[in-house]
Amino acid sequence: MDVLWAVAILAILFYLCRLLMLLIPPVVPEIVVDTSDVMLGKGGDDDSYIYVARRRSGDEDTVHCYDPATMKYLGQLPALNFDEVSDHVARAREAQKKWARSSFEKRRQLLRILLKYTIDHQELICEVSARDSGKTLVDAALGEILTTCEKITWLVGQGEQWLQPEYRLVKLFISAGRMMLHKTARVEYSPIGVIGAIVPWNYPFHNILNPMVSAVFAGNAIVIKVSEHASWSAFFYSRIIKAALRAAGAPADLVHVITGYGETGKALVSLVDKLIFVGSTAVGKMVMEQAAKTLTPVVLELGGKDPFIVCEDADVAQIAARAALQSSGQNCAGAERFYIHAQIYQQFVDEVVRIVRTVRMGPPLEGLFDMGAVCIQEHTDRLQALVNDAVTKGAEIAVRGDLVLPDFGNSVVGQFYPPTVLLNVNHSMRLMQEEIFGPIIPIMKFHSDDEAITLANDSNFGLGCSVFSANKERAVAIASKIYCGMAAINDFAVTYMCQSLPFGGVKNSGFGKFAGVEGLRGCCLVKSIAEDRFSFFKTYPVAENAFQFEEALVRMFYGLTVVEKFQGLVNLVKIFTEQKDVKKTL
Ligand SMILES: NC(=O)c1ccc[n+]([C@@H]2O[C@H](COP(=O)([O-])OP(=O)(O)OC[C@H]3O[C@@H](n4cnc5c(N)ncnc54)[C@H](O)[C@@H]3O)[C@@H](O)[C@H]2O)c1
Repeated sequence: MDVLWAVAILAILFYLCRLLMLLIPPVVPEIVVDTSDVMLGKGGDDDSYIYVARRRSGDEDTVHCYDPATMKYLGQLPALNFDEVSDHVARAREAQKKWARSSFEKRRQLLRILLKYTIDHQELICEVSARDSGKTLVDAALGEILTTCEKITWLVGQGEQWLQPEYRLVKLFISAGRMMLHKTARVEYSPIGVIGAIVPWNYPFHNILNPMVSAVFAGNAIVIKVSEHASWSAFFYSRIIKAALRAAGAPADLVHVITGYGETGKALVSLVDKLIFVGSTAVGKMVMEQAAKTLTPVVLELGGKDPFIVCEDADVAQIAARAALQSSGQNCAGAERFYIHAQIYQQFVDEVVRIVRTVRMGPPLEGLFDMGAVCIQEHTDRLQALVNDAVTKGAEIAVRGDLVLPDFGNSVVGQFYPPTVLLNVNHSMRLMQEEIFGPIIPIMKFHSDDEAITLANDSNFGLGCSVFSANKERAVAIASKIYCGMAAINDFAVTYMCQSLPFGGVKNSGFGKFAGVEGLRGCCLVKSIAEDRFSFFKTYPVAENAFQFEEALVRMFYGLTVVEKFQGLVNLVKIFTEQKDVKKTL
């Protein structure tokens, strides 16, 4: 009895100590990152308002960067060729060998350092993102900071748990299957090696940190090819990562951020052990073609055309406007098709039009604006072409927002697109079929839930959807019939803030998952292990009744009726009793 008491007291003390340890916060070192070239007012070579083509003939190995909201030149970075990419991957490969042996605590510490820097330098990170992508500080705060902090916090808190070996259980018992009762079955998650990521420009900070933190937490190295449209900020963000690696005592070559055009990305595909591609459907297909040559596994996170369905018992015009206008509509999971129940259609339209009229648009760092620029200048022509096509086919422009521009002279051309609400739209129009990726709100009426579901599914894309109803069960029922990867009930795109959830789509939106438990495990070599609990079978020499033994086993384990199973058991017992030397049976 005394011994039992002692064990119980020790166990309580042990758990109290663990609890205390949790209450004492870990010491997270502060890092210093050079910001001299990214502070406001500091451009690159040339601080004037000029347009410089990113890729100039005769200058193929340079990426030129400018602020899309002001056309101010920011600087230039190298466009790497195949040999240079190989060199980065080779160095990452060496670093990964050491990192694969690192403890989870060390990996957590690296992430905490990055988190601390992000929290303490939110404004700087957002300003740099705004200058490179044209988005407002609030849009940057939502898409760059909140998402990154949530992801890192989830990994620090729960990442290790999801990378532990997982025993396959049937009602609490480890089960390897009926015939394998003498074995245990488990899945192990170990590092893959070097992960490659090719990312777009729409969230310059988050697009780098997002694949990076999962990859390194799972014990990999990573080489990230950033977009030619967001290279200037990437150069600064990579300095943060380098400083964090140093402070955490991680290998300096564990993370590489590389710059260039499509050729640089193409080189990366064939050199890494797994590739995460985030970008357009068209380029996704090229990446898959390239990956097929080396059988490199790929995750394709591509474009979206998310439906936003509002039933007659919901009032969500504000959320609708945010869903379409966040980052000037340059969101893969932005709402692109609005289906509104006929009973509230007019009221919804009036309210959205009223909100859009209040939206102030202009260069994010030159004043207080609700909406910033469109990142790629030529993209505004495409947006206008989509609107023209719709108008030609009978659509009506309900409102176009105003552009408030300080006097930048003639150099400011076409990098802003006004928020535009379109009515009388239908699915023959390009803007209801192609990804818009801009601040356009096309609104259609529906009369029944079935009609809303049919309209939502009439698309080549399948990333996410939002469904609104005061009756939650009804909203869930509608969402469950939409063929897509994610559904937000009575909200917009919130699945991304639940970082335990996977992110990814179907159809032209791609395949594979990158966030959540599935995304983290996706950064791993997933290995199935079957191991003996005990072993008594001997294979050779084959016993006389080996076949009868197997036959009885099959009948006992797989027989469809109890009688058949019992028959198998009886046969088995007979074999055991008739021949003592069972070990020789197989
Ligand atoms: N599903 C998601 O998670 C997600 C997230 C953000 C953006 N996106 C999508 O990204 C698109 C916008 O971004 P974008 O314009 O930068 O996309 P993009 O496809 O033009 O470019 C993406 C990246 O691919 C690189 N690239 C271009 N050609 C290549 C090739 N042949 N081989 C390898 N890499 C190549 C680019 O340099 C860039 O880094 C939209 O379609 C949007 O929906 C998807």
